[in-house]
Amino acid sequence: MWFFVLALLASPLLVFLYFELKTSNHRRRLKKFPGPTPVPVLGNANRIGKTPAEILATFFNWWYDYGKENFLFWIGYSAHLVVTEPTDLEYILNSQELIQKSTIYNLLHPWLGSGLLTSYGSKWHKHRKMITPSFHFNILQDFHQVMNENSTKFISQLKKAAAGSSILDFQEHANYLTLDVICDTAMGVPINAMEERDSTIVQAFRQMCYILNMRAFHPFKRSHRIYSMLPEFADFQRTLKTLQDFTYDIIEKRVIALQNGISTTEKDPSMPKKKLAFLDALLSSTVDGRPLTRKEIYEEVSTFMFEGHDTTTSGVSFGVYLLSRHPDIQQKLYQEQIEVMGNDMNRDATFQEIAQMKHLDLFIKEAQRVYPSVPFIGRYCDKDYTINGTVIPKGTTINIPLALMGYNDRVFKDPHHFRPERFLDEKPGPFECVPFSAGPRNCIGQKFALLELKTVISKMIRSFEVLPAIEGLYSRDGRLNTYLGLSPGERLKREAGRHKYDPILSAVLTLKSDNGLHLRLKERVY
Ligand code: HEM
Repeated sequence: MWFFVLALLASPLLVFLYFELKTSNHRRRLKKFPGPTPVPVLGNANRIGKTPAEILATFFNWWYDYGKENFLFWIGYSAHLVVTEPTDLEYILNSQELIQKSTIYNLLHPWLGSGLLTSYGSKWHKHRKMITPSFHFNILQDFHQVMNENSTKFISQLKKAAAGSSILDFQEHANYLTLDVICDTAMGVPINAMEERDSTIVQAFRQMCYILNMRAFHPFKRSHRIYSMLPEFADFQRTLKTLQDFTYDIIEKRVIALQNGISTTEKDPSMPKKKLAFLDALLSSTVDGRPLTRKEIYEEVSTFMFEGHDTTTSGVSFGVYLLSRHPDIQQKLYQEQIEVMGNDMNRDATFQEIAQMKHLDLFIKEAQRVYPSVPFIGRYCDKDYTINGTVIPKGTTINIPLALMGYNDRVFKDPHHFRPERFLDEKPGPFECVPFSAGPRNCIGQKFALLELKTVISKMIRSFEVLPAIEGLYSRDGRLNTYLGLSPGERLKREAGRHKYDPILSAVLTLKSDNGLHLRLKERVY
C-alpha cells in the first residue's frame, strides 16, 4: 500500500527529472546562443506574452537585448533558435535537406493536409516540380485579367463605402477582394465574396483563417488534443466540412466535365472556366507516372486558397495604409501612373505596363520590409545539422523572424524610415530581407502575389487620394509609427503618443493589425 502511495507521489517528480535529464544535453549543445534563462517545466513560455501582439513585441525585445544576433528560447522542453544572421539563413534556406516545417504548421493539416506548404521529403520534391509550371508567365497573364476585373469591382465598392469622407477599416475590405481573386484563379469559380459577404462559403474561408491565426500562439488551443475538447471545436469542424465539401465538389464537377470532353463554361456558368490553370494543371498532371489522387488535388488547391488569400490581404492592406501615412511617396507613385498610363487613368493596366511601374515595385519591396505579410517561418531539425561550424541538434526548432529582419540597422540604415529608394542605394543581400523566403522552399506564388499587389495598388492610386483616418496623422518625418525594434526607452516614449488609429501589429501566421487599418479615400476626378 505504502509503496503505491509513494510511487504516486513520486511520479510527477520522476517525469520532471526525466525531462530535465533529457533536455540537459540539448541545452549544453546550444549553450553558445544567448537568450532568456528558462525556468523548469515552462522554459520561457511564462515570459513570451499572451496575445499575438505581445508575442511579437517580446521577439523584438529579446532580439534587441541579444545584440540583434541569433538567440535561443525554450517553450517547455522544446528549444527554439531564432536565426537572423544572413550567412546562417543562406545555409538554412538553401538546404535541400532541412526542409521539414516546424510544428506550428501542424495546425494547417486538418484543412490543407500535406500540400506544398506543409509537406516535406520526396512528396514535397515531386509536387514542387509538378506545380512550378502552373506559375508560368503565360498563365500569369491570364490571371491578370481576373485581378483586373476584381480590382475594378473593388474600386466601385470602395467609392460607395468611402463617400462623405468616411473612415474605413481597409484591412476588412481587402479580405473579400483577395478571396475573390484566389477562388477564381485556383478553382475557376467566382464566389463573389465582395458582393455576398455573408454567404456560407465566404464566411467559412474567413472563419478558418481566423481560427488558424488565433490558435497559432495560443498556449492551449494549439494542441489538437486540448482544442478538440473545447466547445468551439464543433464550430471548427463545421467550418472545415463546409470548405472540404465545397472544394471536393468543384474538383468532382471538373473531373466529370473533362471526362465528357465538354467545354464547361458555356454549359454551366458555375463551372470552372477555360482559363483556369491551377486546378486544370493539377488534373492533367502526373506524379511517378500516375495521375494525382482526389485527396492530393484537394490538398494543393486548398493550399493555394490559404496561402494565396491571407497573405495578399495583408500585403494589399498594409501597402494602402502606408500610402495614407506617406503623402509624398503617394504623389511620386501617382506621377508614375500618369507617365505609364497616359491620358486614360481609368482603364486596366496591361501586364507590360505593370512591369514598367518601377517606383511601385520599390514601394512594395519597402512595404514588405516593414510589414512582411508572413512574419515568421520555421523549420524543424529532423537530425543534427552543422550550420557554419555550429551543430544544431536534432529536435531544435528554427524560427526565421521575417518581421524582425527588416529592422536590422546593420543592413538597413535608419530602418524606421519608410524609404522605397533604399532598395536602389542600399542593395540588401539575397538573405538579408526575404519576405517571400528564399531557396528551394521559397514562395512559389511570388510572381502571382506581386502582380496582384501591383494591379490593386496601381488602381487604388489612380482612383483615390488615400488619406489618413484623420488629418494630423501624416508621417511628418517619413518615419513609421511602428515602434517595435527601437531601444526600450525610445519605444516607451513614442508609444506614449500612440494614436488609436496607429496599427497594433499582431504576428500570427500572417501579419495583421489588431485594431484594423483605418484610412479615408478621396475620389480622383478626371
Ligand atoms: C504577399 C503575398 C505573399 C507572401 C509575402 C508570401 C510569402 C511566402 C513565404 C515567406 C513562404 C515560405 C513559407 C515557409 O517556408 O514556411 C511562402 C510559401 C508558399 N507560398 Fe507564398 N506568399 C505570398 C503569396 C502567395 C500566393 C498568392 C500563393 C499562391 C497563389 C502562394 C503560395 C505559396 C505556396 C504554395 C508556398 C509553399 C511553397 C513550398 O513550400 O514549396 N503564396 N510564401
